[in-house]
Amino acid sequence: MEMLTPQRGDFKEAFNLNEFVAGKAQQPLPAPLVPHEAHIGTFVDRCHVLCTDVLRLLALGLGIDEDWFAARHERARGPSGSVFRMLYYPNMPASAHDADDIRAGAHSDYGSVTLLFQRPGQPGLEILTDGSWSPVPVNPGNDTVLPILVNAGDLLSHWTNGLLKSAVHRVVFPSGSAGDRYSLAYFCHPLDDAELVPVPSKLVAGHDRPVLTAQQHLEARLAATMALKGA
Ligand SMILES: O=C(O)CCC(=O)C(=O)O
Ligand SMILES: [Fe+2]
Repeated sequence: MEMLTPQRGDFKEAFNLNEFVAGKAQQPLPAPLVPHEAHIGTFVDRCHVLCTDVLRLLALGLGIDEDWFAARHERARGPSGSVFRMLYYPNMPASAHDADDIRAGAHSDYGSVTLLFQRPGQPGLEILTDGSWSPVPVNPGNDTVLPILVNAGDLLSHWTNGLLKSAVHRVVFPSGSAGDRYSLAYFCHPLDDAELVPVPSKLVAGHDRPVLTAQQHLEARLAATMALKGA
């Protein structure tokens, strides 16, 4: 969806689930997911709680009320653009793709924070730092419980006037035989009608960006991507 390499498609399949209401998906589910609806709903709920915990920590770091961001993400108070995505990148032998081909083109996510879940033995995610790409280790601590990657998104960057930077990332074919890759992403967004007013922190100086609602911000990002794709 956020593909920024429009000349080539990404070698991936993705299934997006919009917000659940009272534990129920608000869209038809593919048959294999139907028996797991309640389980997925619980998982998404937990992802959202974790994101609001992260947002509380960020608020503390910025010296503002702990709930300043979290209150604007309270799902009980209305709809939001939060999305849970399941990704599948099919196995491809190195001979079947060009050096330029990519599993997911370089992009940043649109929302406030994203949680990313990878599986052991399925590398490929890379993050752009100071102009160069670095692999994100799948299991850096060799733990039985895998780490969850937390990325700041474009909305949080806009909201903090660029203080928090949205992470530019991509998924490449690992060298040699790629194998299948499965990942999960939870894109957390504020309530649609949350106004992205200046964050009242001394660290967020001179917020001069237009005050959009979260929904307007998302629509602007989607429109920008569509324009790029159509280019
Ligand atoms: O598969 C991954 O690890 C990354 C997916 C991703 O960045 C996205 O869907 O926005
Ligand atoms: Fe992403």
